[in-house]
Amino acid sequence: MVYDSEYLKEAAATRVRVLSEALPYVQKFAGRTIVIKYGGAAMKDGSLKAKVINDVVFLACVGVRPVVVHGGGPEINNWLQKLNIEPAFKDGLRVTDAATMDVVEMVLAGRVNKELVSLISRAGASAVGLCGKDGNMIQARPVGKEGVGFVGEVTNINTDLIETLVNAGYVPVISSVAADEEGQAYNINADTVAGEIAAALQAEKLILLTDTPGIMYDFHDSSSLINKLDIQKARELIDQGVVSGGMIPKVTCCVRSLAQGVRAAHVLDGRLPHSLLLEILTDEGIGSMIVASELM
Ligand SMILES: Nc1ncnc2c1ncn2[C@@H]1O[C@H](COP(=O)(O)OP(=O)(O)O)[C@@H](O)[C@H]1O
Ligand SMILES: CC(=O)N[C@@H](CCC(=O)OP(=O)(O)O)C(=O)O
Repeated sequence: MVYDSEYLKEAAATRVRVLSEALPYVQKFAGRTIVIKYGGAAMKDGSLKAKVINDVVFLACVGVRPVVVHGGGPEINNWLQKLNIEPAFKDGLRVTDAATMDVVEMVLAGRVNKELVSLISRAGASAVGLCGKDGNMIQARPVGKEGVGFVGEVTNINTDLIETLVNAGYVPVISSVAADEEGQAYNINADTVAGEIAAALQAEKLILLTDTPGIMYDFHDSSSLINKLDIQKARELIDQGVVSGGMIPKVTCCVRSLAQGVRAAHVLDGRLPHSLLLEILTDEGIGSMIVASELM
């Protein structure tokens, strides 16, 4: 009776097409590690957050090994302001004095991390929340820039804990707070941490979810989206100033991770519902993909 309608027939056919299109990708990526960086503006909207979480759980349920690295810059700003501390940035890095470091750690390793863990658990997968200090996972040192305080850079990633958790069926959810050998905490850009973790895990993909359609020639014009580029082109775009501001650490960490063996790095629009599934499990993909030059 229902199938008398041509419209419903077509709708059913589309759904079947999309579902069957996913099969080769599920087969390709099952057992492979995909590092997903989630943060910034893409994390502000509650209903979008639920969709990102659902996608992560979907991937885990079909046998992909997702590792989530998160930021939470806007949430840190909110809490600093509640405490009458004015957020300050230098060259895109948060100026992190001792009081700010305390807030960064409480917000990222506490609130934001545990909220994501709880959402993933409620959506049906088991997640474990960590920061770089857990299991000595991320070793850090000062980033070496004047006037930014306790901003760190990664000196080493120990993947033992991440691999143990993933092998046991957990989704690791990692915040970008780490410590040096003396236990001093450092605030590290979350894109940078995601790139280093993807490289250390030799991940199949690094996916950065953000608040633009991808890398664009003119970031006010979404029709100028660059679908696919190689490492050399990515470096040129930074040198030419086409990639600027917050996109610089993203493209830089993509390039660094690819140079260390990650197979593909993506910049996707986290505001687009289910962008993760669209990228990973459909023929067209979305956003911008950066690959090593020999794979272009
Ligand atoms: N070439 C470019 N293509 C796309 N976005 C760009 C480009 N150059 C600069 N940007 C800027 O980078 C921003 C993304 O960086 P950022 O705001 O730090 O993201 P997030 O908060 O998700 O980490 C975009 O919103 C855009 O304003
Ligand atoms: C050094 C530095 O700037 N650290 C970032 C860490 C969080 C982050 O990167 O969050 P988003 O991904 O949401 O921007 C910060 O304090 O905001």
